[in-house]
Amino acid sequence: MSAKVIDGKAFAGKLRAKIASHVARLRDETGVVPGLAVVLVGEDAASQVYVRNKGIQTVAVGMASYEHKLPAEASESQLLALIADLNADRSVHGILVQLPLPAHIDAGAVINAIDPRKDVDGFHVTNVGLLATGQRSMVPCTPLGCLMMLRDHFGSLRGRTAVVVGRSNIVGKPMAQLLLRDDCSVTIVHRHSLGMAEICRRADILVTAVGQPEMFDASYVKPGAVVIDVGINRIERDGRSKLVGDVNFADVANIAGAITPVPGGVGPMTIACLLANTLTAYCRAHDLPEPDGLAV
Ligand SMILES: NC(=O)C1=CN([C@@H]2O[C@H](COP(=O)(O)OP(=O)(O)OC[C@H]3O[C@@H](n4cnc5c(N)ncnc54)[C@H](OP(=O)(O)O)[C@@H]3O)[C@@H](O)[C@H]2O)C=CC1
Ligand SMILES: Nc1nc(=O)c2c([nH]1)NC[C@@H]1CN(c3ccc(C(=O)N[C@@H](CCC(=O)O)C(=O)O)cc3)C=[N+]21
Repeated sequence: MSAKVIDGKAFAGKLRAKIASHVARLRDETGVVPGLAVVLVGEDAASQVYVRNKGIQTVAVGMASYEHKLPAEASESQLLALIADLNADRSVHGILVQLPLPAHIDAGAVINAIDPRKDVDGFHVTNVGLLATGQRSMVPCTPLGCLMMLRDHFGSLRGRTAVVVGRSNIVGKPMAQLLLRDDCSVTIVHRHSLGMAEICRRADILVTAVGQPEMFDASYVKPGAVVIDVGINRIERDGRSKLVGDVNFADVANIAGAITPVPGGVGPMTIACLLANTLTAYCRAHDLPEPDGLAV
């Protein structure tokens, strides 16, 4: 193996420590702590684990965590009423509605009911538009975390060729917007792309966000490229349940210049960036200067 392993877990730990010190200072200055509300509808096991982790990490940086759990049968109007309450609540600076939502609820309608200033996921159409037009916005956590690791690795991203695999609203599209904003030449590929391996092999920066276990082997990777593996896939191997990314790590690590592991790469950065966004939303709500290095 020759690639540098980008330690997202350690990076996230440093980011959380920085956030915690700002939260402590701001609490002393203003008497108010940032508050993050997480809404979970239904009993999805993976979602419950994520929500619990978010709550623990929120409290660990000194913020207030508010968890709202609704039954799977909850109606859309019940959820919209809860969002309206959270929008009006001055102790809540960030609101996250855990996705996916049950099929009978229109996720788009729920997301767009969140006050865009409290939309710490950056999924509201207003934030999507602000990002696309280069204005100040809330930026989706996963792409934000990927960008922080890339900037840390490269310094400047200017002029580099980036390929993003996947075009979802939560990862692929905002990732491409951020790379474009940092002056990369950006290509997005997806299920219908022809000659995908060849396109990927042109990338200095390859971001994989498809949800296909270990799909990307060395044949997709230019020697020395930086590979950011967003995929989180639970598989059975040797009779055991295991998390793997979209990238075949052992194979790609022989050819890439640097690579993020799964677990321990993008995932921990996503949660740290959720806290960063909550602190950003708090500073904006209280008209306080935003600490460096939290937003982009
Ligand atoms: N680490 C983290 O913090 C996070 C990780 N994730 C993980 O990232 C992955 C992607 O998530 P998300 O974007 O929400 O997923 P979606 O299912 O919404 O999107 C997947 C995208 O990948 C494309 N795709 C799927 N299969 C292929 C293929 N064989 N070849 C080319 N393109 C393909 C799809 O193309 P098309 O549009 O044509 O259907 C789609 O654009 C998942 O594994 C998810 O668990 C997600 C969020 C946060
Ligand atoms: N509104 C909303 N916002 C999200 O940001 C959101 C969401 N819904 N729904 C689900 C996806 C997925 N997601 C992850 C966050 C952290 C890890 C993470 O910390 N992963 C650890 C491993 C965790 C484990 O061991 O299970 C790691 O990669 O090291 C993974 C995935 C956020 N998402």
